[in-house]
Amino acid sequence: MAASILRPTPTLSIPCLSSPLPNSLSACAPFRRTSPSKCSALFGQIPDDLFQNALRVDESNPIFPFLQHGLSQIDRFTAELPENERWGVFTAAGIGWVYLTARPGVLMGAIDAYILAPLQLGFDSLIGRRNLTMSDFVVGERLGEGSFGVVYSGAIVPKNFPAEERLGNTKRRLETDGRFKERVILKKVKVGTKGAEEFAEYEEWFNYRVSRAAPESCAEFLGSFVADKTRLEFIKGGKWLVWKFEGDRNLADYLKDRNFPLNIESTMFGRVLEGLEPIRRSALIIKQIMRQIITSLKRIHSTGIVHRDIKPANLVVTKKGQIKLIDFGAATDLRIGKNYVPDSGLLDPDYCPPELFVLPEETPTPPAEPIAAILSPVLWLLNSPDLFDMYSAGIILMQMAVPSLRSTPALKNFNSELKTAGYNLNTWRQCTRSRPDLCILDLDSGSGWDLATKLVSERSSLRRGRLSASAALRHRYFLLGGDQAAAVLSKLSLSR
Ligand SMILES: Nc1ncnc2c1ncn2[C@@H]1O[C@H](COP(=O)(O)OP(=O)(O)OP(=O)(O)O)[C@@H](O)[C@H]1O
Repeated sequence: MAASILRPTPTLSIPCLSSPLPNSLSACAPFRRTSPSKCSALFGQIPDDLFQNALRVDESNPIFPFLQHGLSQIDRFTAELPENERWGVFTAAGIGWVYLTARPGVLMGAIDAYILAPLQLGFDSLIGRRNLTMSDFVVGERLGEGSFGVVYSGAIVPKNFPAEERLGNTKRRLETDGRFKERVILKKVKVGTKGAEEFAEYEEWFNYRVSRAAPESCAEFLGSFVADKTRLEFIKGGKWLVWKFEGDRNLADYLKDRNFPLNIESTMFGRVLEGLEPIRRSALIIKQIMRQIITSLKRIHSTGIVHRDIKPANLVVTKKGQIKLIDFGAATDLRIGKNYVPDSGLLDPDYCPPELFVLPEETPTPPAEPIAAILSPVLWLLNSPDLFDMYSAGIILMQMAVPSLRSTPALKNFNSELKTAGYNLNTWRQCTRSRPDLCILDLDSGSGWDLATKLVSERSSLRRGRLSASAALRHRYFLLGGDQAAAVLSKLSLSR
């Protein structure tokens, strides 16, 4: 239960009661640092994993010294007690520790809410991230429109840019204008649309939250601003959310192309995979995409977040072949019950699991946040809400691997056949009239097919019956890691 959070490390063990703590417990490695953030012109250099590192439980985690200190304190205070009472104290402390660190992580949630979030706020304010204004950006092409917002491409205005040119112009082709180096994505929250402001509040909150919990898995959030005058796309008082521009295309754009998955091969691996038949190449590309999607889901699920809108259009592909999650407006944080309303789902029917809701409909409205947090491990254990996203991941696997399922009408037909087949892919395979080409999934003794059947399935009466992200990554489909080798090789050749 606690395995995904409290990973055993070589040094993290309850010490022998009569002996002092192992010396190795005092060896705490410093934070690991990765490459700095790209949007440095406006915000300076920020390590991508600043907050992520603080949420791991190993020697590099800030919790580790607390654990070490706690153990030594218990050891000291119980030194006078008889041996069996000391065992009692250590067992109680152990059970408490397991509970507090079990998914979704009560202890780390408290650290995140009471230490990391205020730290992030202070840090962002210091570097000007929380003081954005509309004149910091130019607005370019309109990219899309959802129920609550309109999405534009845009750019950070360079210093010394003429004042009269500062505000947006939708006809501007920013990507071809050499003056704009730092491209962004701007979401204009609809003014006057019921629920839009609340939706934007949640989206902003979740973006800050995932930027601490899983920064490498999500588009980098730059902040928000409220327009102070009405001009072009801006409406006075209207709220805007801003992200770093992560890539030109999302997975849905790639899927629309007849040449998928070979059209994404050089983005994923930096080159064409030579010496392999096309079907093997396709299988490796799809496996690498699935590995990235499921790894990101594992990261967000381990901190209590369920995305609830996993679909190809919400997976942006970066130039370096990273798949980033976007659109957290429908996400829910089941550590504290944020954005969870019983009976209410915000769903794309094409990717939504048959249970429709992330928790059973009879689950009551969450209590106050600290109480919800304390109860969250029980809620998680009983309901496995993370399996909601795993179904959507399974549908994406089917769409990528089976060419005839890539169009929207074909996907709708597949979903209706699947419903008739009781959400059992094996039954669907026997009775479908669409004659799908399943050869990619059938490679390597059908490991892809086996994974798909364990993701696209109905839940059992115990709300299990589908693989979690951690279990999926241990599935034999991912164990034969040719895609990993190709990805590593491509990174090596790019860094040369
Ligand atoms: N950070 C980003 N980098 C690059 N492209 C992005 C980014 N964020 C969003 N996009 C592009 O904009 C599109 C719309 O974004 P998003 O899904 O957040 O908007 P939305 O209004 O919620 O749309 P919908 O409700 O239709 O999902 C995405 O499909 C993606 O192509």
